[in-house]
Amino acid sequence: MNKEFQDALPVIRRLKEHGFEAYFVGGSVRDQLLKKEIKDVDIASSAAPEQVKALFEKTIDIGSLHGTMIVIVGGIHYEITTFRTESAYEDNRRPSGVTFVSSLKEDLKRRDFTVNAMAMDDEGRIIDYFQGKEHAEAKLITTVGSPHERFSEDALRMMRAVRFVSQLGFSLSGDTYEAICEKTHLLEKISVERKTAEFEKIMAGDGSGRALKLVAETGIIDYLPGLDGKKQHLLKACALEINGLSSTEERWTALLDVLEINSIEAFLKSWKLSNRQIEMIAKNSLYLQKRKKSEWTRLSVYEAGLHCTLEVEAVYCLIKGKALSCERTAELKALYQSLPIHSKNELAIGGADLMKISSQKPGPWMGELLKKIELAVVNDEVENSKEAIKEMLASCNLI
Ligand SMILES: Nc1ccn([C@@H]2O[C@H](COP(=O)(O)OP(=O)(O)OP(=O)(O)O)[C@@H](O)[C@H]2O)c(=O)n1
Ligand SMILES: [Mg+2]
Repeated sequence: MNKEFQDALPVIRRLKEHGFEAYFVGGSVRDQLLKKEIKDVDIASSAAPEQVKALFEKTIDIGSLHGTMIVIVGGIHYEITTFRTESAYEDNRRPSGVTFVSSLKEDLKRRDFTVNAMAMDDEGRIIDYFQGKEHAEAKLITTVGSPHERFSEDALRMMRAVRFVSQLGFSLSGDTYEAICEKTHLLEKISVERKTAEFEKIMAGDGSGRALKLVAETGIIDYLPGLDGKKQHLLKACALEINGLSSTEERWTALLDVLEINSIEAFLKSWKLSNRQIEMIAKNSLYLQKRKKSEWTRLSVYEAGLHCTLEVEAVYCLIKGKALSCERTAELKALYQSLPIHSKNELAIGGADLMKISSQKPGPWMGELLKKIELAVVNDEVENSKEAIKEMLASCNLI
C-alpha cells in the first residue's frame, strides 16, 4: 500500500471502529494500480455526512446534501462520500438521507469508468466488481454498464473519457466511443468551467495528440467555446504534441496559434479563464507573432519580460518542430540579465528631473522623452546614470 493510503488509514480505521464501512475509491486506487503519482485519496463510506462530521475533529462540509464531507487528518484533506444509490445520483439535486443507505457495490456501479470504479480496503485488498483491473491492463476506458446511462447522468464524463485517453495513454472502448458520438449534444448543459478544467487536462496529458483528435472526431468540439468550424484546425493541432510544453498558458498559446484565432481575448473569455491567465496568454500570443517575424532583440526581451520570453520561445520551438534546448534557455536568460534595467522604474532619471533640467511645464512630452531614454538605456546607447543621460539629452538636442 502506497504512503498516501497509509497516511489515510486512520480515517478508514476510525470509521470502521464506529461500525461503518469505509474504502479507498476512485482515481487514487486506479493510479496506484497503474503505478502513477497519487493525487487525492478519496474515501467512500456507509456513514452519512453528519455521522462523518461527528467522528472527526476537523471537517469541512462541501456538500453534505450530496453526501460529501471533507475531513482533515494530519494536515491532509480527504473527501468522504457516503455510498450513493443510482437513484440518488440520477436526481442528483437533493437526495434525502435515506437514499444514502446502500452498499459499496451500488456506489461503484454508478461511477463513470471501470478503472475508476475499483475500491481498496484497509488491508490493501482491491475490490473490483466491474473488471477495472482487466481494462487497466488492456488500457481501455469503458463505462461501468451502459455508456448511454452514464453519460446521461453526467455529460462531462464524455470529456473525462477523452481526458483519461490523454492522461493515461488509454483508448476508448468501441461502445464508449460510439455513445460519445451520439450524445455530445448533452454537453450543451455542462458549465464552461467544468469543460475548461477537462480540456486543460486533455492538453496536458502525454496522449494530448490522440485525445484532441477524439475531441474533433467525436463532435465534442462542437460544444466547446469558440471552436465552431475549427475541426480541421484542431486536427492540425494534434500533430503538435502540446503536452510537451510546461505550462497551461504555453499550451493555450500554441493552440490559439494553430487554430488561427483572431480575437484572442474574446476567445479566452468564452472559456472563462481568469483575467490574469487571459492577460498572460494574450501577451504570449502577441510576442509569438513578433518572434515568427524576427529573432529576439534586447528590446523585445525587455518588453516581454523573462517569463514571457521563455514561454514564447518554447511555443515557437514547438511550432518549428523542435524542443526548447537548455542552451537556448540559458542564452535568453543571459540576454535578459545583461539588460541594464528590467523596468521603467529602474531608470536613473524621472519626470521631475526632466522638468528641472528643461524648466518646461509638465506635459505629454515628458512621457515621450522618457520612452526615448528608456530605449536608449535598454539598447546600451547610454549608461543608466543621471549624468550620462543628461549629456545625451543635451548632445542630441532632446531637451
Ligand atoms: N463525473 C464523474 C466524476 C467522478 N466520478 C467518480 O469519482 C471519482 C473521483 O473523481 P475525480 O477526483 O473527479 O476524478 P479522478 O478519477 O480521481 O481523477 P483525478 O486524478 O483527476 O482526480 C472518479 O474516479 C469516479 O469514480 C464519476 O463517476 N463521475
Ligand atoms: Mg480524484
